[in-house]
Amino acid sequence: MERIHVSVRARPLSADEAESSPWCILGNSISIPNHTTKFEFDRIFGENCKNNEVYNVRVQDIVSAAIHGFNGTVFAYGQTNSGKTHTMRGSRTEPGVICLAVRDLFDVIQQDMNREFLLRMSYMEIYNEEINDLLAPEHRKLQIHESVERGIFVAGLREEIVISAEQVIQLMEFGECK
Ligand SMILES: Nc1ncnc2c1ncn2[C@@H]1O[C@H](COP(=O)(O)OP(=O)(O)OP(=O)(O)O)[C@@H](O)[C@H]1O
Repeated sequence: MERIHVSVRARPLSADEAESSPWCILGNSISIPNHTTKFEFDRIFGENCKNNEVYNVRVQDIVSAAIHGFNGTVFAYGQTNSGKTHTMRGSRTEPGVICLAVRDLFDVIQQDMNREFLLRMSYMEIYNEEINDLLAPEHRKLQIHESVERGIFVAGLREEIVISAEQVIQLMEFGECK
């Protein structure tokens, strides 16, 4: 199985965008009609798809693997206004993949009677090439280091021990208010 998957998520277009966009989605490829330009992806989620579907199809396996000891990363990349926050953070009416992942994570580990888990959470931003700790607003301009024991890490980043999905979501809200 490939280690890196690249998915595209199309969001609903405004009337202006729909008029000017030349792109056409067919299956898992995007192309310009009557043109040779064509890009293929592992998966394309159409504009009617919900965060739940993105989570179930693309993210759940990564969370599940993490519980079994594999490192995993999910990140959203795209131009401004393309739907990164909608997908990752979501809203009260439609939680994003981070909330869905956190809930799933706690559900799964609570059912596992044979192991103990210790979960720690960090939350940081990279803004104007500076790393700021969103859980400890006084920790600004942090540095990236590398060591044999820890691999690549951000020195001085706060790590909170977390015991419930609600606690993680509250900490995220705290970080976003700063
Ligand atoms: N799949 C979707 N379905 C419905 N509305 C969406 C979808 N994706 C994004 N939107 C809406 O489009 C707008 C832009 O989305 P969003 O704020 O998530 O973009 P962004 O990539 O995070 O932008 P920025 O980089 O500027 O922060 C928002 O109003 C959002 O609610």
